Amino acid sequence: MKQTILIIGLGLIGGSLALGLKRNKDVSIIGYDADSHTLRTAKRIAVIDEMAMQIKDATEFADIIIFATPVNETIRLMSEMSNWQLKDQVIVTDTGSTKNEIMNAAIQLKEAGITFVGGHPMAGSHKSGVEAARAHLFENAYYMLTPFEDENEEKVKVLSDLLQVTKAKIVQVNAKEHDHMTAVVSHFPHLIAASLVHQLAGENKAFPFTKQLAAGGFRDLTRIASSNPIMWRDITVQNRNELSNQLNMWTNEMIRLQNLLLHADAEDIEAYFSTAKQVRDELPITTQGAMFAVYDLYVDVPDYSGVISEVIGYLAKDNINITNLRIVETREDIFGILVISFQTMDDRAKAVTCIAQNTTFETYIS
Ligand SMILES: NC(=O)C1=CN([C@@H]2O[C@H](COP(=O)(O)OP(=O)(O)OC[C@H]3O[C@@H](n4cnc5c(N)ncnc54)[C@H](O)[C@@H]3O)[C@@H](O)[C@H]2O)C=CC1
Ligand SMILES: O=C(O)C(=O)Cc1ccc(O)cc1
Repeated sequence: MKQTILIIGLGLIGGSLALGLKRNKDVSIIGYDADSHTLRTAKRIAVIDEMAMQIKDATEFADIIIFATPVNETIRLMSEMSNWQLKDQVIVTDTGSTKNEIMNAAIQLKEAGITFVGGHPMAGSHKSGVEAARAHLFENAYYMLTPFEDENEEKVKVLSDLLQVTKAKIVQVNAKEHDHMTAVVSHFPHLIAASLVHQLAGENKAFPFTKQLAAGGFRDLTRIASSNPIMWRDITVQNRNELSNQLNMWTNEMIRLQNLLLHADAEDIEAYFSTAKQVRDELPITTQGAMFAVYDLYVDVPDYSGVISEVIGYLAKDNINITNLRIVETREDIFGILVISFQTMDDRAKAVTCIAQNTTFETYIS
């Protein structure tokens, strides 16, 4: 039987889920977004099957409702659900980056007999908006579900079965533990990225040339600082306590580093970097999900006209798809570094071979 899914919030994640879920021909997607331009775009580019002009127009038809809105907005909308007309068997879920406060808000829904299973796909990007949505965004990425401990397993299974088509790895975790772990690997790094950019902005006032020097390393470390500030405002507010704990640990680590810097000998400093390198090198291979910037290839191109189309031409001839292209200027007197993004690691490896066969340009992966 055809399932009707209502997705509320049609940005990067809501749009990508819509596209991913549509691989299953037995689902029909109704979309709603508070921004009417986004809503119309989602329909025009066939991210959704139908538009709801208001949420209340669609809730009575939905077997599954997915909130893909910034997390504070999700909580606000959840508090309005008692006024919505819902199917008896409806399953409600979300995609928010935080889970504890959302599951606390879901207690009210549970008391009203509405099934809510928290969700969080660990894939995304610094990009936002429906135009950035991709059907394959969640492939091989962890997709965490945070059902209440006593939740009806059948309902959780219905939701996991539905999500299987996205090819995500679905796992169940406790909401509080979720917020602790994501603080470590996602939310706190975001604060560090933003703070590094602030530090550069400050330094740049006295030394305006500094910004020009911000090359690969700085860009890699701070890419996520380009994400949607509203989304990160909400995440930070909801995960304040875990973030504050992470900040205390970071401050202690910085004090340890300062001691090392001022008092340690060169060998101990090397050991500090060696240990970090070992742990970093042993991280599991990045999943395809968070891939927009992962499969970047840097090409050191000389300064002559037509060089970019030349490189792209070689790739096209070998049928290697590219998803993005940009120039990073590292020095004023050279043309710069061409950064080409690929959808898969395999495409990038093929591009390395292709460029080596056709040019003398150096390529490297950050
Ligand atoms: N961007 C990422 O990489 C990831 C984000 N998430 C979570 O997914 C959720 C959505 O994030 P994105 O899609 O990246 O954000 P986005 O900014 O691309 O999209 C959010 C959409 O929600 C809409 N919206 C805001 N308030 C609304 C309301 N009251 N009713 C209907 N629509 C409303 C906005 O107009 C926008 O189109 C957030 O909770 C975020 O924490 C989860 C995993 C990854
Ligand atoms: O851009 C990146 O690398 C990300 O890490 C994206 C991301 C942002 C928020 C999440 O809750 C999960 C993933």
